[in-house]
Amino acid sequence: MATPHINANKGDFAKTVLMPGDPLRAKFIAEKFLTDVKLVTDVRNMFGYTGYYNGRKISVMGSGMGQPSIGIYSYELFTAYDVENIIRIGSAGSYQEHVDIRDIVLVQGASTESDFAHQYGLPGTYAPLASFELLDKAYNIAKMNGQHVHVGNSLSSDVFYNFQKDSWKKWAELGVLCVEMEAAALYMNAAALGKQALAILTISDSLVTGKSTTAEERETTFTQMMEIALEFAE
Ligand SMILES: O=P(O)(O)O[C@H]1O[C@H](CO)[C@@H](O)[C@H]1O
Ligand SMILES: O=c1cc[nH]c(=O)[nH]1
Repeated sequence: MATPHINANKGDFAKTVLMPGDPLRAKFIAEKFLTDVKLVTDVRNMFGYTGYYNGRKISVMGSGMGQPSIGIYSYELFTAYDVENIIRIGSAGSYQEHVDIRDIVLVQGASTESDFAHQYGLPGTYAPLASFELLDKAYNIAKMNGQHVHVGNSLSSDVFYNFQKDSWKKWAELGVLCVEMEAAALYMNAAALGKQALAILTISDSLVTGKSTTAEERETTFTQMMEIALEFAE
């Protein structure tokens, strides 16, 4: 049964869905890493694929940019397609000198200035967290692969071009490692629905040093992030 934003049939998705922001990145991953691949949804060109990695089933689908977008897709995958785990794989900007370009960040906590949590009517501030089970497994895989990995707090921002140029430094003072735009909403949907989520990020640029990766480098480091994420195939 289709949802407003996904035209797949029940059973078309694996238990675990990898979610890059870019639907063309989802297509690239499916074509490069998976076998027996099937396009299962294409509403709004937000492509979703299911295939096999080393004989184990896994899906990959774009989330779009920003918390409202991943909020919609992750909600529909969790509630209508029996998806249990969503692993966001994306790029991020570093807020710390020791978090260099090409490093991997596993998002343990997702701070945000978004109002996504307003819907829960909480009498305080919610702390969106990764699934410890997914985080623990991802960390061990990254270490085993000899990858340069950090674990900690990340900012899920609603603003890519911030009018206040130095506002990121306030988050940096509190130890926040980097910025991206989706993890907090994903973590909140997972928590509210009793599901599991993790964001695995590759640092594409640094707000501290001004360094950025080339397109070619992004391709290589992206592969390293995928080596972790694909191990979650069931
Ligand atoms: O690389 P992706 O997954 O798209 O993630 C990052 O890149 C986009 C901004 O350019 C935002 O979606 C941000 O979270
Ligand atoms: O600076 C950056 C880099 C990637 N993604 C973001 O949201 N910000």
